[in-house]
Amino acid sequence: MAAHVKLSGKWKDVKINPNIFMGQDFSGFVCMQELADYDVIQSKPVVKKEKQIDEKKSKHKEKVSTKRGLMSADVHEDSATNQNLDIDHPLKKKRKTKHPDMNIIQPELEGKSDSVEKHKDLLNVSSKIQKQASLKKKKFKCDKSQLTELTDDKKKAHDVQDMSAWQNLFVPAPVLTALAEKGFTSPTPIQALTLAPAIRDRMDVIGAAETGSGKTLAFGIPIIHRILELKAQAASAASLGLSADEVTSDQDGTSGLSSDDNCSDKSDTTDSEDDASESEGDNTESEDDTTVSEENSKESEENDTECEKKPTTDTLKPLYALILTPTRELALQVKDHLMIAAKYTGIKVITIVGGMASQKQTRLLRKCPEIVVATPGRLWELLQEGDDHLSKVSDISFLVIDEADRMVEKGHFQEMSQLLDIINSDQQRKEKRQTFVFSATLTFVHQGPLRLKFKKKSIKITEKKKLEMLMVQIGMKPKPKVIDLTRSAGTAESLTEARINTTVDDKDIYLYYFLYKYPGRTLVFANSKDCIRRLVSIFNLLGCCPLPLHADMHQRQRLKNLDRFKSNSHGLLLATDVAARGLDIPDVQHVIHYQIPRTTENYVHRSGRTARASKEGLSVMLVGPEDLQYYRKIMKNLNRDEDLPPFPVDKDIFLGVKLCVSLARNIDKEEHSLNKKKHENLWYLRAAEEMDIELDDDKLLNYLGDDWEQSQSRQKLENLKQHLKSQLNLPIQKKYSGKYPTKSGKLLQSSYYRQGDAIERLKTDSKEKCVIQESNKVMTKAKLSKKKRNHRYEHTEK
Ligand SMILES: Nc1ncnc2c1ncn2[C@@H]1O[C@H](COP(=O)(O)OP(=O)(O)OP(=O)(O)O)[C@@H](O)[C@H]1O
Repeated sequence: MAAHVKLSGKWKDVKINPNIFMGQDFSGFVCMQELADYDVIQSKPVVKKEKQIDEKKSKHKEKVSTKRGLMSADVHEDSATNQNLDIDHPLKKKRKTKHPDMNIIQPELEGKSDSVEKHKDLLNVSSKIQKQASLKKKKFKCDKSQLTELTDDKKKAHDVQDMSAWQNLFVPAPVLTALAEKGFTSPTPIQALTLAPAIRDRMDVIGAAETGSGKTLAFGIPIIHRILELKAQAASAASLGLSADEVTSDQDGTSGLSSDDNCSDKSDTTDSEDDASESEGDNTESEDDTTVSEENSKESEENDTECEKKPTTDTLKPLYALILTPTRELALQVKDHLMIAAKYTGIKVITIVGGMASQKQTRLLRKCPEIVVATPGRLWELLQEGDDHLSKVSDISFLVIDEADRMVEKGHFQEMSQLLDIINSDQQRKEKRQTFVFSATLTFVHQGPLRLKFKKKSIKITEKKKLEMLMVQIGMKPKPKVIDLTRSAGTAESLTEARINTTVDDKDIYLYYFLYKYPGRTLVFANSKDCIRRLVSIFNLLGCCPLPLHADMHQRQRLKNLDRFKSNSHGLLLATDVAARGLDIPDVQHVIHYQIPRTTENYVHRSGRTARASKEGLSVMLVGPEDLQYYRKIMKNLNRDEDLPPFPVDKDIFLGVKLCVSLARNIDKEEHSLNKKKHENLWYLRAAEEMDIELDDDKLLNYLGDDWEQSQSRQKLENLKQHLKSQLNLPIQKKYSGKYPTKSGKLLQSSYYRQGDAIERLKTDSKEKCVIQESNKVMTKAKLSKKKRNHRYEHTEK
């Protein structure tokens, strides 16, 4: 507290609306208190106080801008001399792409003389934006000096980061600040190769790189860069006295925008944009049910008030970018990633996805966000309803199709081709637009089913043909930049893969064994919702607290489960392929394919939920007899000459957990059949009631027994549960000791059962196997030479 203020009252907590912090750099800020009663011993003029703060700030800004100035000077120099990234990039030298003929459709990069000017503009914009942000901060009635200190500290921390690896990639200064804050000190390979052609040369980009390699920012940063540029141009045109219409049509060709901005609510509807085989139910969710939707509701609250104010100029604001993703969760995640990068730019990003109240989304759209991330179903719906902001989709400056191979799959998204028709309807705008198409399996070409191979008219799809088809479908410009960093193995480099051969019946036991022995955040994939439901029930009984995720669940619950999974380092998520693509859940250690995916692409994407951002991860396939053909197909399509290594299983523990699993399965079976019978009876009773028919108990569809029989079966179920509980409480040695003798006949040391690292265990096992193989070889060699010697000896004796 300042020395000239004498305290005569008490500090009181100040209630603040958390929305005021949105988009502001206040992390580290703990609480706000006010002191209403105090005596001033020696008053200082307020102007002087503010002057001091301003001086402090300007000194800091000088420091920051000198540093940034140096960096951007480097950028200019390099862009002027036009270092051709495609040829000279060290990453390219180190890493040979799988497709050397890719250059056929890659034009040479040309330096652009105006790049220096553009970047000067950008720096101006960034400093303007920072000024605006600091002005905004002043609006809050709080201890300004305290806040300045906090933000200054943070900025100092950013300046300490060495961000030189981003040089020459044209990353705008405010984005660089946000990246530094996030600790992203260098670009990932796909980012390093995409940014220059996308930003400097404004090329369309087709990008393929392994899962978890940072593709989101590879398209996100160029979009943010260009939006800042367009906004700067608009601002300078406005300062020259041009009208808003002239400005927008000058810069982006946006025109004919309706200013009808009424606040009428639109009804919520169902959608089915996710995995094609899964139809989804919609829900009417409350605003603050999950952390993710909480964020949405915060946005919408803010927008409610905004909406009442109805800023008419907002409706004239262009929609700059549209990003389409196959799932709702992915759309929300892409929005989050972009918001992190755009933190200091003032650019707004919103999501338009199914399963969430469309009224809120309509309200958010009224704020005219620069970027919309959407799933096709809901986007189409709101477009059909005539949303003003969305009606600008044919004027967008950027179109991104994330997970593009999935998005344009035949018959997958009905709305996709209609959407593309509208987006591409204006030929002039289409030519000006920049399009990004990304996926980990974009350039992935493999043989179709054998029966198609021998069909007369079957066309052999090459990688080039696949991309050309994609370009036509999406409406890309003729010569896009194609960046393919995928390995021929398909999966991420840091991924360890293994298999467990099993019978269908034993899959549950192997899964429980794995979860028991290797706790850690684990994502289990199955092919159907029914399978997920059964597994959830069994693993709940086994005390594993599984979280389901499939397309039949309410969106609210889906997001809740995802959040819970993210926050539990030992979490277990049981999911269908709705979670296979794009989800960036931090530190998933294991992916288990309880059922083998039907396509190789799905295997790559499912496995890609672990081993992200160069971290290690393990993928294990449980291969039953019915899975064998799919397993072989995946191995063939991924050019694997050898089978995946078998995951080592300690038979003793396996036997120890077997009893628990079979008890849980029995309980589940009993409960399931009882519930099914009850459900059928209820349905029958209701139908009878509707027809005014009275039914006796013995006339129901399923006879559940008399009262005594029913209490007996309840008791039986209860006993089974008690038995399972006592088994689960036993240490693993005791579970099998006596009943299941070990191979050696000895009771093994407890350390043997220590829960541990699955990848380490697999590696040790393969090393041990190598050593055994080597020693076997040596022994056979020794035996052979001994035999030879004996033979020679016998020969000479003769
Ligand atoms: N330059 C960077 N430095 C460090 N981490 C980064 C960088 N860029 C992105 N990341 C992080 O890498 C992770 C993966 O990024 P992202 O989700 O964009 O991958 P992706 O390639 O789109 O994966 P998928 O193919 O599965 O969709 C994210 O957690 C992201 O925050």
